Amino acid sequence: MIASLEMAPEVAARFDRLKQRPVALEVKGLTKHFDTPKGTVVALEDLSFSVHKREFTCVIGPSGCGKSTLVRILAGLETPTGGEVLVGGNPVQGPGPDRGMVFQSYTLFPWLTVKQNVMFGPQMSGASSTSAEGEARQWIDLVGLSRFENSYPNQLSGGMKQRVAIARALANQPKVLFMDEPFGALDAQTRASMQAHLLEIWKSVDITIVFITHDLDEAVYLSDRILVLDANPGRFREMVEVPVARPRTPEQVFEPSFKAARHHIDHLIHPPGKVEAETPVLRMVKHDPDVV
Ligand SMILES: Nc1ncnc2c1ncn2[C@@H]1O[C@H](COP(=O)(O)OP(=O)(O)OP(=O)(O)O)[C@@H](O)[C@H]1O
Repeated sequence: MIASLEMAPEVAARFDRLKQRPVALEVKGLTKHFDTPKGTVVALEDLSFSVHKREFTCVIGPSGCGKSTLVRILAGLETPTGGEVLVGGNPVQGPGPDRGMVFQSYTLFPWLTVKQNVMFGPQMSGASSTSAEGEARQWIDLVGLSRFENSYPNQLSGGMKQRVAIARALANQPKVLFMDEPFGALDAQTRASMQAHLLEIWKSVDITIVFITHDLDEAVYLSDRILVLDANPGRFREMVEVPVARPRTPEQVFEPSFKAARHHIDHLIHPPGKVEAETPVLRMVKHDPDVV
């Protein structure tokens, strides 16, 4: 089901154009079971959706809805029990250069400089070191780290490391970039600046992005559409078209369209009346009237 939130005519027109673009990623009837000593866990059940070329899609859902399992299957790191994934019309049968990955934990090679980290992919694909270096420089420049190309990862902040991870993933020129909670370990300020920076990168590069997040505001701020999953088993709940105009700015969080999208998704993930878990009442200290 596709949710239709109220949207301005120019936003609706943008969605019409977006849907006419070719499909970059198609997920068809994806199912994943894990056999455990306690029985079979259905991590994903009959999940289908598609993402258009240069679309920015976020995936969100309650804990355990299968986000990580999904991204591992999309990356070709896990085999589905049923269904298939097509990238640019070709079935995914393992990891491949058509898909880039950025994870929450920094996956840079600590013994290589920024430039060498970014050159690594092109060199593995057969580029000479001169052309890999030239290419790496362009990507490093794009993520704003030219001054740090000879630095090592341990000399960089968390946000800078994630910029290098993005440059490294893009240097392989993938069709689709999968980002699994890439800003989850960053402080709020760095996170906000990385979100804005990612949108700038997305504007300048021909790339389709699928971004996994727990954060509602992040999902609404970044996405064209948001795939909402249910948990236990993980399955399709709704594809939400974000009614917020582009280009996005941090001030849009106060706009009615932003609030409506956020509210809608929050209700899908946390239905009213559903108690998640009882908070245990601990009485470990004596009552103090000044501590309330
Ligand atoms: N290797 C595994 N073996 C057994 N069960 C697994 C395995 N990997 C995931 N699961 C189960 O599959 C379900 C989905 O897990 P997954 O980690 O994909 O969810 P998630 O949405 O990423 O969760 P979270 O938001 O908490 O990180 C969960 O019930 C989990 O316990």
